[in-house]
Amino acid sequence: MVFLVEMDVNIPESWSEEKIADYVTREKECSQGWQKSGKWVYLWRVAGQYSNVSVLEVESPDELHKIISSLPLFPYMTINVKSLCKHPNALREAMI
Ligand SMILES: O=C(O)C[C@H]1C=CC(=O)O1
Repeated sequence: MVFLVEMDVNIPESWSEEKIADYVTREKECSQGWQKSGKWVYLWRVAGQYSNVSVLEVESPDELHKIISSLPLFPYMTINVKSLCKHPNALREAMI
């Protein structure tokens, strides 16, 4: 199953620089682990925003939730998920 996931990050204004750096470091370790597993296929920054657009290929919605909720910043993100399927007019096969 392929999902498009949009994540908008909302860091609380009260956080210190040290706390932000700690979360950002752990977020990188976590998401790169999932990317290395092959399940997190694409990770793009939305230009001009503290947001990303990602494509994940997973076995189930439960697995998608497990991956997304493992991110340290999960409680501080607004997340939008869309389930994708093949477009009948697509000229190219999905590259995943
Ligand atoms: O910076 C972000 O977009 C938040 C987050 C989601 C994955 C990741 O590596 O960082």
